[in-house]
Amino acid sequence: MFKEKYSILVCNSWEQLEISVPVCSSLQVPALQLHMSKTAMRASQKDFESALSQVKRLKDPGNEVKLKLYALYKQATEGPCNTPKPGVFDLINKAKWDAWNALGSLPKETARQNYVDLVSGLSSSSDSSSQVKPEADRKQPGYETLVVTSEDSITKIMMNRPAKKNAITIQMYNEIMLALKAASKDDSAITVLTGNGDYYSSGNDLSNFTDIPPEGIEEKAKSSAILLRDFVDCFIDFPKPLIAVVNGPAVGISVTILGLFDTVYASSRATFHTPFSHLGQSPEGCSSYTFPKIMGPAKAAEMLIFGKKLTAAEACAQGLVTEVFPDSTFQKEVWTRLKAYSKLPPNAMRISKQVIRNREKEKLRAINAEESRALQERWLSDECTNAVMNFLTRKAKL
Ligand SMILES: CCCCC/C=C/CC(=O)SCCNC(=O)CCNC(=O)[C@H](O)C(C)(C)COP(=O)(O)OP(=O)(O)OC[C@H]1O[C@@H](n2cnc3c(N)ncnc32)[C@H](O)[C@@H]1OP(=O)(O)O
Repeated sequence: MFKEKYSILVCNSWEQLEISVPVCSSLQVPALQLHMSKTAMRASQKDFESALSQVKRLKDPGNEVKLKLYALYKQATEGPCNTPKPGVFDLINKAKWDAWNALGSLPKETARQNYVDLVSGLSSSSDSSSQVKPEADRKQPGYETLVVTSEDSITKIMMNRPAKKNAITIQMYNEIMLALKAASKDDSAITVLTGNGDYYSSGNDLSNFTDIPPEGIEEKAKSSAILLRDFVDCFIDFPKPLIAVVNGPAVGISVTILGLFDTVYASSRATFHTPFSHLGQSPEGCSSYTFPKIMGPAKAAEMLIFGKKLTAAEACAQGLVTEVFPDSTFQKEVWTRLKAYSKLPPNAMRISKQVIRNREKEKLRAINAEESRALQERWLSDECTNAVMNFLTRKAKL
């Protein structure tokens, strides 16, 4: 709905039409080139009055459309612009004056009809947008391991292998990179990564190591290190606010990359576990740098070297998690919060993120490359091979 002030003013004093975001003095209101058919010329006073009351029931159409409506209303009721031009610092009144003045000598009847047409167009688009489609229909095509949706200015990337605890396969690494690249260019304000089912993610799918190409194990380790580096770089470079909605336990790489997110919300059921030594491996996701920075070297060592599992409350106390919500209200509370944040000016949020993060980017890329090289060697070690075989033959779990 229009803001209260706006809907009242629609009927009464259009002089005071409120525009809720700053309007630049150079705002150009495009010349109105509304279609005028023979029928269009027949808008009666009754049609006009009905459009005036209809406008109050519409969703806020944005400042540009409000200005068009304002200008047409003034032209239809008073004729061509007849008031002195407001001063250059009177931004809102100047934008309104410009919009009205841009209509020149458009006849009152035509302005009235154009107003009716504009409101009718807005009503039909608002009717269709108010029908909420089920998530299955809103889901973006082209992903097999993810469900990607965009609405309310939020792109949600949901890992979708609940039966495998959202373990990340080679295909899922590639799809997450694709989804992040698309989200960086779409018109959403914020991007969310979450998991479907009881886990956020159990980390790298350990069967990724079983698919050895004819070139041999060294080649497998090399291509995996490249994939890992590219995957983590996508998080380092992501330009918009990136939020993790950690719906359940998180393991391995799904934990380490949290240090590259802007905000991490966790369910009280979530745990954070990086059992690298147990697996004969070493830290990735830039955690060798971000974790000591976030929680101090002693606490980071307990996690990254000794594999200490943190509860959500502990991870929050150490600064890895922004806020913990009770599991029973987790989804409701988090999405209400995120919907409110997504309405903030997107460019300001993007620039703020860049100001916070940009100076570290080169360093993070170098750290990522170094961690990936170390892992490339680790994957060829007996310690790692044995640990993976033990899991795959079900001799060991975390
Ligand atoms: C390109 C390469 C990049 C590499 C980057 C490196 C990253 C490092 C890491 O991420 S290290 C972390 C690796 N992850 C693990 O070690 C977790 C292994 N999984 C477990 O220990 C357990 O499955 C569990 C504790 C996560 C959950 O135990 P639970 O008993 O609740 O459930 P199940 O074990 O029965 O799991 C259900 C099915 O899911 C399969 N599965 C779960 N996690 C993984 C995984 N990481 N890799 C492969 N498969 C996984 C599990 O095997 C079950 O499958 P099944 O039903 O077919 O038996």
